Amino acid sequence: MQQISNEELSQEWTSLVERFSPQAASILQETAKEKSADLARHFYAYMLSDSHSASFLSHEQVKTRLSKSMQQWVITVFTPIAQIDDLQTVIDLQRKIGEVHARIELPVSLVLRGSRVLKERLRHLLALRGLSDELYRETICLGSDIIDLAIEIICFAFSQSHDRNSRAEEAYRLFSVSQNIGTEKERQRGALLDWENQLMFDLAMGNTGDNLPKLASSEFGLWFRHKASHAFQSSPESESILEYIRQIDTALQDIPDGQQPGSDHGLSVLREIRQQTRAIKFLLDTLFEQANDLEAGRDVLTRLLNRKFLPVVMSKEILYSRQSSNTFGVLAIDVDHFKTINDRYGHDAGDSILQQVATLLAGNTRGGDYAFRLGGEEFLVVLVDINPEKGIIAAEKLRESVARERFKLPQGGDLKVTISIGMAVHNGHPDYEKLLQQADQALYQAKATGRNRSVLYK
Ligand SMILES: Nc1nc2c(ncn2[C@@H]2O[C@H](COP(=O)(O)OP(=O)(O)OP(=O)(O)O)[C@@H](O)[C@H]2O)c(=O)[nH]1
Repeated sequence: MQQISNEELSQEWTSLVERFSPQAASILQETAKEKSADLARHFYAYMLSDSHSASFLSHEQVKTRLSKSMQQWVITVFTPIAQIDDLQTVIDLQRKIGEVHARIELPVSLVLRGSRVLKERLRHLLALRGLSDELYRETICLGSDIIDLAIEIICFAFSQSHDRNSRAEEAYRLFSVSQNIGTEKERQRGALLDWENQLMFDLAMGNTGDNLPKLASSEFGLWFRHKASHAFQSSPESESILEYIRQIDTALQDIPDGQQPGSDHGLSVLREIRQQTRAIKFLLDTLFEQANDLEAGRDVLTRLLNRKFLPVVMSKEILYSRQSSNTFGVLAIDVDHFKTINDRYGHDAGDSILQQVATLLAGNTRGGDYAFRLGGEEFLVVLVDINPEKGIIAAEKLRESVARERFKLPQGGDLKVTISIGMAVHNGHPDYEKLLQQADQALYQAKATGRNRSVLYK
C-alpha cells in the first residue's frame, strides 16, 4: 500500500485550515473546549444504543477511559494550527487510533458512523451560538473538513495495519495447514514429474484426447487446485500455475485422434507442454520459497512462535473471550541474570539455555496455550481459558519446572537457571497491547522484588 508521509499530511491539514478564517477556527476551538464532554456523551450514547457498535464497547470502558480520550481528541483536532506545537504529533495520534482500531478489528463503517454523529452534534452546538449565517456555515465546514481529514488518516492507518495483520493471518493459516513445507515441496515436484512421465508414455503409445492424463486431475493438479492455490491465494505465481494447468489440458485435448507417435504436430504440442511444465516447476519453487519465509514465523533458535504471530493469536483470543465467558491470560517471562550466564559460560551456552527453557515452557503448558520467544531472553506464554487463580498456578508450575531443572552446558556440566514471570488476565479491554503492558509491569515487579517469582498484575 502506498505510504503517505507525515509531511504530506501536515501540508494537507495546514492548507485545509488556511482556506478558512481565523475567526471560524477560534469559534471551533472554543466550542470544542466548552463542549467536549457534551460531544463525547452524545457520541457514546449513540454508539452504545446501536447493537453492532455496542458489541465493541461497554458502559464501563466508556465511563473509565473512552469518554476522556474522545474529549481530548476533539480538543486536539480543533486546536488552531498556530497553537499546535507539532502538527505531526496530531497526525501520529490519528495513525495510532487507526492502528488500535485494526488491532481490535473495529469495522471502518462504525468509525464513519461515529464521525457522522459527531458532525451532527457539532452542527447543533454551533447553531446555539448565535453566529451570523455566513460564519455559522464557515465554522461548520471547517469542523467537518477537519473531522473528515482526521478520519481519513485513521482509516489509512487502519488499512495499513489491517493488511499487515491479514498477511500474518494468512501466513499462520498456511503454516498450520502444511507443517512441513520442505517435504511437501519434494512430494509435489515428484507428483508433477510422475504426471509428465505418464503423459510421455501415453503419447508414445499413441493415446490421444480423453485417454491422456489430465494435469488438473493428476495428484499434483488436485493438490494445487484444492490446497495450495488456497494457501497461496492472491499470489500471482499461483494464478499463473492455474493458468498453465488449464492451457496444458486444453492442448492435450486438441491432439487429434489417430495421431501417429512422433508426428510433427504431436511433437510441437509436446514441446509446448514441456516448457509450460518447466514454468510450473519454477513458479512452484518461488511459492515454496515464500512459504519458507512464512515459516520463519517460528523462532529459529527455539522453534517457539516468534513475534509475527502474536497479533493474530491475541486478536483471536480477544474475540473468543468476547464471544464466550472465558478469559485468557498472558505470562511475560524473562530469564534471570541471563547476561551473567552469557558472560560466564559463553554465547553458545546462553543459546543452549534458551533452547532448554523453551522446551520446558512448551512442555509445561497445555495444547491450546501458545508459547512465543519475543527476542533475547524474553518469552511470552498465552494461557487460554484461564482465570487469575488458575493462571498463577500455571505460572508457578512453569517457574518451578525451570528452577528444578539442571540445565546442560555444551562444554559439559550443568547449571541452575531461574525465570521471573509477570502475569495479566484479560479484563475485557479490546486492545491487546494493554494486556501485554500489564504483564510487563508485573514482570518488572517480579524482577524488582527479587526474581525467580511470579507476580499477578492487579
Ligand atoms: N546467548 C544469547 N544471548 C542473548 C540472545 N539475545 C539476547 N541475549 C543477551 O541476553 C542478555 C540480556 O541481559 P539483560 O537484559 O541485561 O538482563 P539479565 O542479565 O537477564 O538480567 P535480569 O533480566 O535483570 O535478570 C544480554 O546480554 C543479551 O546480549 C541470544 O539469542 N542468545
